[in-house]
Formats: sequence, C-alpha cells, structure tokens
Amino acid sequence: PSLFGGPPRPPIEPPPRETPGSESADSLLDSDAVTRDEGANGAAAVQISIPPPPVIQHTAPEPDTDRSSYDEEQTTPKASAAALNTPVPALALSAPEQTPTTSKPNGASPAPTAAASALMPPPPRPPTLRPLPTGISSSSPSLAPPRTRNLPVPARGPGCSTLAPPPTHSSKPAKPSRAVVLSPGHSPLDWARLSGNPTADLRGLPPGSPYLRVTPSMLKKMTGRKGKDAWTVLGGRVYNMSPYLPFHPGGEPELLRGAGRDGTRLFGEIHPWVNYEGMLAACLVGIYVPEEEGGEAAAVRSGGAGDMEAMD
Ligand code: HEM
Repeated sequence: PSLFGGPPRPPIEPPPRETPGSESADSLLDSDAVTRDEGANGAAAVQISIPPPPVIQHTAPEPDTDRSSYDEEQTTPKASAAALNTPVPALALSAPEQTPTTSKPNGASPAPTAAASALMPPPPRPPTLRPLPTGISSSSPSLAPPRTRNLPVPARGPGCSTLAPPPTHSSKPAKPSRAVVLSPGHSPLDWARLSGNPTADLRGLPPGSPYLRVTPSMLKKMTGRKGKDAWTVLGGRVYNMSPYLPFHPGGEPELLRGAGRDGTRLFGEIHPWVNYEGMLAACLVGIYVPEEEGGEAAAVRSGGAGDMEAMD
C-alpha cells in the first residue's frame, strides 16, 4: 500500500499546485531545486527522485501555511527552530531540509532522506494535504477577499459617481411645480376612497335629487362663496367641486378659478391628462344647457347619465 500511495501521489499533487498560482509554483521549484542539489551531492539518483515528493508536500501547504505544516511534520526534528530563525521564505524552505540533512550525518544524508520520504508518502499526509488545501484554499481566499474588500470600499466611496443625477435634477427646475402640500387625509388616494364609495353623496343636493339642467344664470351663483358650493362646467357637464377643494393638488384657490363658470378651457390648459370624469363622477350635478333650454328647477328625472344625454 505504501508503494501505491507513494507513486500516485506525486503526479497528482503537482498539477493542482501549478494551477493554483505561479507564486506557489516558483517557491516549489526553488525548494525542489535546492533539494535536488543536495540530494545529488549526497546520494544516488534514486535518492534524488525520492526527495521531491516530500518537498512537494511541503510546498503545497506553503501558499497558505507552510510554517504550520513544517512545524507539525518536523516538529520532532529541528526544522521548526530553523524555520523560526529564518522567517524568509527561501531560507525557511532550505533550512529545514538542511537541518535534517546535517543532523543525519549519523545515518548519512541518503538514509535520512529516504526515511523522511518514506514517512512522508505512506502516512495519510496526501489526503490530509488535500483536505488542508481545501481549508487552506478557503483561508487563502480569505487573504484575497481582504484585498477585494479593500478595493470595493474605495470604489463605493467614489460611488459618489451617482452624483450624475444632479444634472438631471437641474433640468427639472425649468417648470416650477405649482402643486401644494395637501393636508393629512386629503391625498389623491384618500379622494379615490371617498369618491369611490357608492354611498357617498358629493353632489351637494338633497338625497335622491335627479341630474339638473344647469343654466348659465344658475352656474354664476355657484362660486363657492356665501355658503354656496363651487360648481364648474367641464365638457358640458356640471360638477360640484366643493368636496374636492382640499384634495386638489394645485390648491383650493386654483381650483376655485373655475368656479361659477365653464372651466373646460382652463382645465385643459393646465392638466388635460387629468381624468376629471372619473374623479368627479360622484360630484356630477347635471348638464350645462343654454338659458332658454332649462328652467332653474329643470332636472333630469332619470338617474342615469345616458338618459341625461338622451335628454340633450
Ligand atoms: C378648473 C380649474 C382648475 C385649475 C385652475 C387647476 C389648477 C391646477 C394646478 C395649478 C395644478 C398644479 C400643477 C402642477 O403640479 O404644477 C393642478 C394640479 C392638479 N389638478 Fe387641477 N385645476 C383645476 C381643476 C381641477 C379639477 C376639476 C381636477 C379634478 C377633476 C383637478 C385635478 C388636478 C390634479 C389631479 C392635479 C395634479 C396633476 C399632476 O400632478 O399631474 N384640477 N391643478
């Protein structure tokens, strides 16, 4: 099993290491070169071929936690002390290797190296290394994220590029809004609720009153003053605007400009897009007729608008 574990591991490990990053590859190459030189100087080619695997294993953790791996693996030997003395990456890599080699004079450099290599491959280190890289990879990403986070933060600061909108706002002032602040409970939605209520009677007439034939003389009296409602004519129909006064976005004074008169033209000059028919349906008083065609008390007996038009 050790033989199987040994051979396959080296070939599998190199690819991922090369793929992750050039830095790890460089460090690996450096450490490998050093090891090979030493091995060449100290022993046969077989011994040289053996060292690389351990070196690769060491290099794998290097990207993230080389020191920890060395400490754990070589904690028994003097590697940890050497690594601490030489925190520099290249020196740290060479130091641990040299230290065991130097300490190995007893068994000669080849023997210890072989022993170390044999120890390295058989144990579950490759598997452990694989899991570790995964954890390490997560840790290494954690290293990368800080940079990314740092970058985004400044980017967000400059995100003030959203300052672009101001110019757009500058274009709006061309037409100053004449809209007023409506009192609480008098928003367009509030009016929709009120006027949409079937039971709501906003005409200002006695309950059950039919639609009226409104003449110019009648209309002139309904100006919203002296306790009378404000009537206006829009599209030939007469509406009681009094209930709508506090809801008018343009303000009561503006709305009263059309009171007691035909406000069709005025209305169209300001906001022809407004659907007055729908908004004032509950405020419909009747139809606007010439003086001679309607009596002051003339009324449309049928309650339907269609009938009222038919009367026309
Ligand atoms: C006939 C006399 C009227 C006058 C002089 C008048 C005047 C105005 C004015 C000055 C504004 C503000 C426009 C702005 O935002 O700059 C306005 C807004 C508005 N008025 Fe009138 N109005 C009249 C009748 C009416 C009537 C009868 C209704 C409802 C049936 C109505 C519904 C509205 C609405 C919904 C707005 C807001 C429009 C919008 O923001 O697009 N107005 N009106």
